[in-house]
Amino acid sequence: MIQFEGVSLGYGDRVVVSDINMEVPDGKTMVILGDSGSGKSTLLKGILGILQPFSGRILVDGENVGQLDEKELLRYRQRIGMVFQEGALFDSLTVGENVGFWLWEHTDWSDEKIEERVRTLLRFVSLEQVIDQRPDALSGGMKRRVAIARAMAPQDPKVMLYDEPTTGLDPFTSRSICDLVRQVQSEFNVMSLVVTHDLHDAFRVGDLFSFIHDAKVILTGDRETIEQSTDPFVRTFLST
Ligand SMILES: Nc1ncnc2c1ncn2[C@@H]1O[C@H](COP(=O)(O)OP(=O)(O)OP(=O)(O)O)[C@@H](O)[C@H]1O
Repeated sequence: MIQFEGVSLGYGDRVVVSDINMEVPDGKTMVILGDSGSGKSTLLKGILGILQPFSGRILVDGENVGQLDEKELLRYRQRIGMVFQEGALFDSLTVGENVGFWLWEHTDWSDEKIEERVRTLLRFVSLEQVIDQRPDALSGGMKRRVAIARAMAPQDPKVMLYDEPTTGLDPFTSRSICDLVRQVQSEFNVMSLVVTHDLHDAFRVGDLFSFIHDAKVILTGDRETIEQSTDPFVRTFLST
């Protein structure tokens, strides 16, 4: 389970989100919705341990992320797959090198073993055939698939974090990426957090939904809870 207990996060002395309380149960996907700049990506940085909470605790499987030292963080992050906005692939590396990058940097695995892992992951995202291509030869949807494969490279993930996985994609491709997010969830029984602006995609991937507004979580619940909410911000969001 991922638990936020009274968490405040921000940069320097600026608080971006405060007193956040929410839980993502095992094997479930939580979608974070809110205005641009409301602090959705900041929550992901808290889970990754990139940002230390000003107050409160973030627990992942009972482990307090804010208390991990450098070495423990490295171990912890191997179980967290992060898919950055736009995929954030290295353009100078091939697809295979992108997916295997972490393994080359952090393990003493042989090239053969790394290639086998890379091929397994690319097969999972249906892209083994582009292993030797460079990212600039790929479509937007293919880049997101590669980014998802790369995020799973260190080991089968326990947690997946997706920052705007479908932004800039056409509806058909967005749908296929949402289906892949679901496939990762069911194959590995991961807990996932998905940040998105797109309500359509949110309902396609999510089991639970959290709305962030004015630095707070104003509503968390399943689809029915969200659709029945009378909160003015949620109503406006649903009607746009
Ligand atoms: N590294 C940083 N240093 C200082 N301020 C930051 C940093 N990253 C983000 N911020 C600020 O924190 C606030 C929240 O940013 P964040 O990226 O979490 O929002 P978001 O809800 O994910 O936005 P978007 O939907 O536009 O991606 C913004 O005002 C942003 O300018």
